[in-house]
This record gives sequence, C-alpha cells and structure tokens, in this order.
Amino acid sequence: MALVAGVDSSTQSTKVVVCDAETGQIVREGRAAHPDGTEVHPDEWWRAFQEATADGLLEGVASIGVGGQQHGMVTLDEHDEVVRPALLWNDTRSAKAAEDLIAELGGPHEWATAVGLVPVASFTVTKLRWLAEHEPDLASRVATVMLPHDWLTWKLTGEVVTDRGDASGTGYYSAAQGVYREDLLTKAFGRVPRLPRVLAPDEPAGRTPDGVLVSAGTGDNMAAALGLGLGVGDVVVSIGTSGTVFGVAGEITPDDSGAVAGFADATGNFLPLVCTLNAARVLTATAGMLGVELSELDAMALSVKDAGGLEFVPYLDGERTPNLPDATGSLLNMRRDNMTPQNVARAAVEGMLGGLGAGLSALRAVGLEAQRILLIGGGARSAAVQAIAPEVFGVPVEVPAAAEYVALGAARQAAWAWTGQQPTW
Ligand SMILES: Nc1ncnc2c1ncn2[C@@H]1O[C@H](COP(=O)(O)OP(=O)(O)O)[C@@H](O)[C@H]1O
Ligand SMILES: O=C(CO)[C@@H](O)[C@H](O)COP(=O)(O)O
Repeated sequence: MALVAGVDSSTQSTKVVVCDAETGQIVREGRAAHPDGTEVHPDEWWRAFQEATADGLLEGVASIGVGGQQHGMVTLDEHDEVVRPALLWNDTRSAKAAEDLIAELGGPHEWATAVGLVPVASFTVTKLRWLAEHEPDLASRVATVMLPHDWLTWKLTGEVVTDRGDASGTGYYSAAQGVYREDLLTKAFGRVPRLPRVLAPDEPAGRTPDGVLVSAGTGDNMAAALGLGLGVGDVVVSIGTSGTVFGVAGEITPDDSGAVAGFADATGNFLPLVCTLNAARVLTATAGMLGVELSELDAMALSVKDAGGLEFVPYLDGERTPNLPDATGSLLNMRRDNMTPQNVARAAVEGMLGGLGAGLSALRAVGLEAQRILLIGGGARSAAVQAIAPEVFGVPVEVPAAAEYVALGAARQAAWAWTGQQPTW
C-alpha cells in the first residue's frame, strides 16, 4: 500500500497522520507537544516532529506535506543558523509597528489593496519592523526570513520554498498578483533578505535525504480547508489556540476594516479569514479557574439555558479581531443571584463563540456566503460548544468526525504532489 503523510505543526503541538494514498484512510498517527509561549525556538518544532514520528511512523511513506501555524517570523543568518526564537502569530509586541506601518503607507485601504490585509501584530511584516527597531544587532544578522512551515520544509529538504497560502499571511506578498512586495518589506525592515520561492499548489519542494518527496506545504488554516474539501457556501469555524472563521472565494476580498484577511488558499483560490486570539484556551482557563475538567465545564454550561445575564469578554491574551492587543478579559453584569459556576461556564462558551460570530458577520460583509458552518479544532470536541454554536451563528452547524484536518489536508497535498492529481478522498 502506498502511503502519504501530513504534518500539522500548530501552536500547541505537532500532529502527524499517515494515510493510504489511494483512499485517504488513516493508518497511523503521532503527536508531540510544543512549549508554551509566544516566542519559540524553531528547534522545538523539529524536536516535536521527530518525537511525533518516532518508532517508524513514517516507514513506507512516499510523500509528506507540512501544514504550519501562520505568520511566525523565523530568521536565519548567513550560515543558516536561527538568529532568535521565532515570534509567533499570537505575540502582540509588534502592535505599535503595525500602527506605524499603516500610517506610513497612507492608511488601511492602501494595505488591503496591496496585500489583501491590514497589518496587526500577528503578521510577519510587523514582526520584522519590531526586530529592526528593537534588536538592530540581531536584525543586521538576518539573511533569510521564512515561516514555520517553510522552516520545517527546509529542514526536510534543504530547499527555501513556500506556497502562496502561507506567503499571503506575511504582509509582503500579494496573492492577487502572485508577487512579493519587496517595497513593503523594505519599508518595514530596511532591506530585503532572502525569501522562500513560492511554489505552485502541486509543485514538490524537494526530497528528504531518504528520497521521500516533500510537497509545498501551507499554512494550517489553508491545510484544514484542503483537508475538508471546502465548497462554496461552506464556512469553517476552527477552535484551536486561535479561533478562525474562513471560507473559499474565487477572488480576493479586500476589507479596509482589517477584520477579514484576504489570504490565498492551497489550491489557487482565496481564503478570506477572520482570526481571534482567544478560543479553546478560554475554555481551559475557565475550567482551571472553576477547578473542573473540560467535560465538567461542558456539563455545567449545558445545565443552564443562558448565563443569567453574565457576559464574559474573553480577551484573556489580548485580542486581534477586534484589534485590541492590550485588552484583558472581563466578566460583566455580576449580581449576587447570577454568580454561579454554571453561569460562568456558560458565559465563557458564549463569549468565546461570540467573537467568532462577529467574524462570521465580517465575512458576510465582504460577500462570503455561509449556508452551513463546519466546526473543527480541539475546542470543537466540547459538547457545550457544539450545542451553543448554532444559536450564536444562526446557520446549521455540522461537526465533521473528529480528526486532524490540518494534517489530513497536508497529507492530501502530499498525495497531489506525488501523483500529479488532486486526490478524490
Ligand atoms: N473536549 C474539549 N473541550 C474543550 N477544549 C478542548 C477539548 N479537547 C481539546 N481541547 C482544546 O483544544 C486545544 C487544542 O486544539 P488544536 O486545534 O489542536 O490547537 P492548535 O492547532 O492551535 O495547537 C487545546 O487548548 C485543548 O485544551
Ligand atoms: O494566525 C492565525 C491565522 O491567521 C492562526 O490561525 C495561526 O495559524 C495559528 O493556528 P492554530 O495553532 O490556532 O491552529
């Protein structure tokens, strides 16, 4: 049986699936945790990849693809050594750099038109400006800039390559035109370091020393879209470390408000996407505060029909959409009669989903149709999330069989690169 593998190197962990190349059936899986924090040395992702694939997990695999958390700034010096730990998508220290870059180009509309997004701290371009301003000695050593999935692909193949999906999240790549905007990178960083070559969706990146083919890889949300085989009218809500709401569009959908990022997908289309900083970890933090397991949090939230007037503003890690990097969370409208653990549990689920509901409205405002929601990610396993989501979104919500859709999408891309045909599974 011919095998392909897909990797999801996301914020909290690495997951690997090995599939039958013809049917897509999963035959083996592995996983390993990443360290916590918004600044992580890329070696940790390589360690996690090796741990997740230990004991022959990749034995017999002909082709492998890597999906990775978007936007993280990986910097290499002229000897290909990592210059500093990567700043991740959820690191908000470059919020001021984002504001400055917006002003310097003439406003949000100019950015949305140039690269399909309006800078916020998450995007690579703002992290590079931060580096140039705050760590000029390190900045001067930077020879190459890449993203987390590019770095893993490079570790596997030695090739400095990326795909248009992940490149579209940098803030210096125009997916609409298929070109790097070196002028914007120069504005942010003062010069243009070596950038990964952007591969076509089915173009292989290269081979591992053992001869395994490696596909282009992509960002984790693009890989999830590929894994789900998204169609028109489908909107995905992913509840992982980030909360994302996205769908496939045939054309770029610029949004001057900055709520919707006009990313590219992994097939040649676009992937308008709204991202919040506070998703599954709102539930884990609330469960921790209440001293209960996640399953008990679900039971508590479902034991009441509403939160009794409590409103949980879930900005525990600051927020990206809306752009409030320094915000904190709040529990509002407390009264002696409504301060029960059950109401707090319910308010946490409602508050977290509320941010994603606002994301759905923002997607509709740029013209994306939403006939149904597909709910995925670790947080989609929550019974309370599954039950309350239809009320919040106002459209039918389907929960596909629990699976690692990012890793599956990466495996599907690996099969595509290997056979030259998009797999039918
Ligand atoms: N049953 C559950 N209820 C709520 N949250 C869950 C449940 N199972 C897993 N999670 C949470 O999902 C998150 C991991 O989701 P995942 O999509 O793998 O994240 P990421 O891709 O960002 O690493 C963790 O924060 C974990 O606590
Ligand atoms: O920044 C974004 C999307 O723009 C995030 O969605 C990251 O791609 C991280 O994803 P998860 O680890 O939460 O899956």
